[in-house]
Amino acid sequence: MLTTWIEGAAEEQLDLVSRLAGVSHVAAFPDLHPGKYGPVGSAILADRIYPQLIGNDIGCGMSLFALDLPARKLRLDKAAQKIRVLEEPWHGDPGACLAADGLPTDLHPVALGTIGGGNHFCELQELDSLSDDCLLAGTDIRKGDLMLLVHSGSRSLGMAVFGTVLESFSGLDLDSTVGRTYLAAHNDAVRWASLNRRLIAERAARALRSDLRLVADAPHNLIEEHDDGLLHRKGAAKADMPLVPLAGSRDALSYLLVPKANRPEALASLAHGSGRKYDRRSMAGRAGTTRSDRDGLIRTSFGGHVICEDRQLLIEEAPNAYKDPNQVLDDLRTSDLAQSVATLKPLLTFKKAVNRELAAARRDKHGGCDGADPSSALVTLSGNQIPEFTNTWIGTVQWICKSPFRAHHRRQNWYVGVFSIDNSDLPEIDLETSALRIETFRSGGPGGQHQNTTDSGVRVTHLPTGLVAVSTDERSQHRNRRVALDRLVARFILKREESLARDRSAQNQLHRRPQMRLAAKERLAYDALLLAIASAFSAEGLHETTPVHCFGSLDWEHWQGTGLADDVSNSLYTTELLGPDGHVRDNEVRVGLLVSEAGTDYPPSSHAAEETYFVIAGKAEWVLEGAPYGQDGTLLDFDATWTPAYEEAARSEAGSLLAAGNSEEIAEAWIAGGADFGLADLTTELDRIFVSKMHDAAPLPGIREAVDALLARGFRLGVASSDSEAAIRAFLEGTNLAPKFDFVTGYDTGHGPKPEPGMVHGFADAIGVPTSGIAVIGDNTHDIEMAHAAGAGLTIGVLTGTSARQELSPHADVVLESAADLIGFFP
Ligand SMILES: Nc1nc2c(ncn2[C@@H]2O[C@H](COP(=O)(O)O)[C@@H](O)[C@H]2O)c(=O)[nH]1
Ligand SMILES: [Mn+2]
Repeated sequence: MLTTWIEGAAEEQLDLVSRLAGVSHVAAFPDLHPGKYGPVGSAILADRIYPQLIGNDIGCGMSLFALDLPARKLRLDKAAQKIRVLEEPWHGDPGACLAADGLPTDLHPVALGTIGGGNHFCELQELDSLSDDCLLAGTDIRKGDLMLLVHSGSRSLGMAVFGTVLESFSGLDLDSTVGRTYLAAHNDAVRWASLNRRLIAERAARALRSDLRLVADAPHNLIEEHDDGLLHRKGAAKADMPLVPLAGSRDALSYLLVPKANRPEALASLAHGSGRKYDRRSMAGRAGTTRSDRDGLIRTSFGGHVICEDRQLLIEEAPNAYKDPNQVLDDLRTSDLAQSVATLKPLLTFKKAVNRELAAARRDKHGGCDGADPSSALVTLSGNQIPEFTNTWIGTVQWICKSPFRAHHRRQNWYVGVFSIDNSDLPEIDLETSALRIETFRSGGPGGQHQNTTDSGVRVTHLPTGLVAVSTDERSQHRNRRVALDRLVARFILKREESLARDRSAQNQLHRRPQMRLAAKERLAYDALLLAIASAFSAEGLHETTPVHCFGSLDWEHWQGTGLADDVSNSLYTTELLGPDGHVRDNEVRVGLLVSEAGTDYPPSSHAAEETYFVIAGKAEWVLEGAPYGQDGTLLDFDATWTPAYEEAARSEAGSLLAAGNSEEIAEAWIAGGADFGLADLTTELDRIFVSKMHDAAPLPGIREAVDALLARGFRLGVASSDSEAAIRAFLEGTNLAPKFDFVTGYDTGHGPKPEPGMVHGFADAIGVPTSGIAVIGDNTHDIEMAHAAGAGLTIGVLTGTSARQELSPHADVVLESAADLIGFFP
């Protein structure tokens, strides 16, 4: 007996379908709901083809992939930006992908790799629980793994195929030309849709810098030829496979099911989702009716994010449009159709591509790229003097250029990590064993005369890891096999080296080409000076200026195009602070910084004083009317000028890294900005400085009283901070507050960084309460996001840090002036 509510109109549709000519059997699942031509959530066996029962989204399905990135390492806010790569068209090689999947190389390449609209989505999920490890043996998935669930179909290809048989309401004979033609095109669309889901997942995984493995691929809109007839599945998952995903909604758990094969009347099918409770049109008054409700459409109760610029779609696809997936699952279980082996928690749901220009503008703003640029490349060198050559490149190379991938980006400095791999140190891969699946497919070699005439393309899959390499470069299958195997080895090496490189980054030396030998302190000083100049010009009203905070991101470039010899221009670095091309816009003057390497000789030149130079750091020799004289950097008193400028910069939006970042993140940013340190050294040094300052730090007024009052009311207290644990303890001990706190966690304690939920979970575990019993008090959105991600019961923003009320109030339940006001808040 089903407990899930089924709409009467769906039952009527089911009844009508069961009475169609040639229909011998129908099965319906608890996600059943009315569709355009027939009920969604049903499987129908007939002796002829009914294209309407499938509709235009032929091959739509759910594919689940495991990422090799644990959830605890995920920065949700960063991932949310990265996954927006799916807003863009895919720039891969459709011909090679289609050919590798045995499809014609020109089969609808245009929409490949994209999700489409409706309720199609790509969702980043966390494997929340696993109920039966034995049933998952071989999948190598574990609790805490990140997964991608992709729901998409054959896009406009399916529409075109359906368009050819739109009027065939009485069914098509399988032996007729039109029937055979439709079924062949339909089968291609089903394979195309499955490939498309894989490409979408690969794009998302690549943006997140992870590899991925397919766990389950279950189409739910398709026709299959079976011995006893043509099996039509409409919104019913193909279940004659080991694992089938059951989608919930963006604000509910999804499940991974193991189908049971003992109910033949289920027609080897299963529910594929929770099914609609309300149709799209009737959602208008049911979601997004108030402002806070609308804001809530892009957040989930799991602390997840929804990325979808289409407000209408957000409402039509609101979680309350769907039935309760848990109830659907219960019905499947009690009907002995399937068993759930894993629950999947939604973290990030990406829906529907948006306006391309908007997407491009946002991508440039966030410095993102479209995913088409290679993240790594393996170059094989042969010949003499290889060590001499490689030694000049190994390290971090600064590349000064306009990026071809970020056409609108002002930045001219890009960094590439270069390391060498010794050929004699290849990973152990046994290329001769059954660990490899080698498939051939039709493909022409270069030149194209032999296009599609021989099975010359080769696809090699390394079964234990799922790594794949393809070659269609050569005309001969034999040579393509060699190339594909070489590429497979290269993929192994890259995978291994990428993870080694992460470990190595601690010791990484920074080489740059050309080298910019500015100490970190000076570089920061220049950036702070920019802010000072910007505010001075604005305050004086000298010019119409538009200050832009750009802490740590000045674009330094060589002074080129001025007729200077290369060696001179290569030892000069300039950045325009104020001017037509500056960070602060002004059309009348240019103010910039010029740094010259020690010993640079600038050729004699003279002109009227439309340019004036002041030496602000270091020492310069000038020639005035033939007589040399020295000038020190005495124009500005370094400490008096820059220390207040640093302070102001640190308090401004530009200083949010200092306020919310941990020592490692600050060190990373400074190294990227030119600090000549190893990551580990700079992090240790910053920790040392911060701890030393903490001994003398004083609590805010009223904090001691608030702490005592909260303790008296039975609260237990903890500190979760992006400082190091040692710095927090130094502060608590220095202020005699230490005995009052049951728990202390810093960025280095092992609970992960903010806004990940680990710190709140750690506190909840330490004091033995659920996270819903925890109130998080924080001074920036990272704190509040962490609280949401952990499912904390209450979030309280305070204004004593770097964030203003308008930044905190959209996220926090309450905003107080200071934590001292907690006394009044918890009377
Ligand atoms: N995990 C998510 N599941 C979702 C989301 N939106 C819808 N759904 C589920 O997917 C199926 C798809 O149904 P179909 O008939 O269009 O194939 C639906 O029944 C819902 O249960 C989401 O954002 N995340
Ligand atoms: Mn679907």
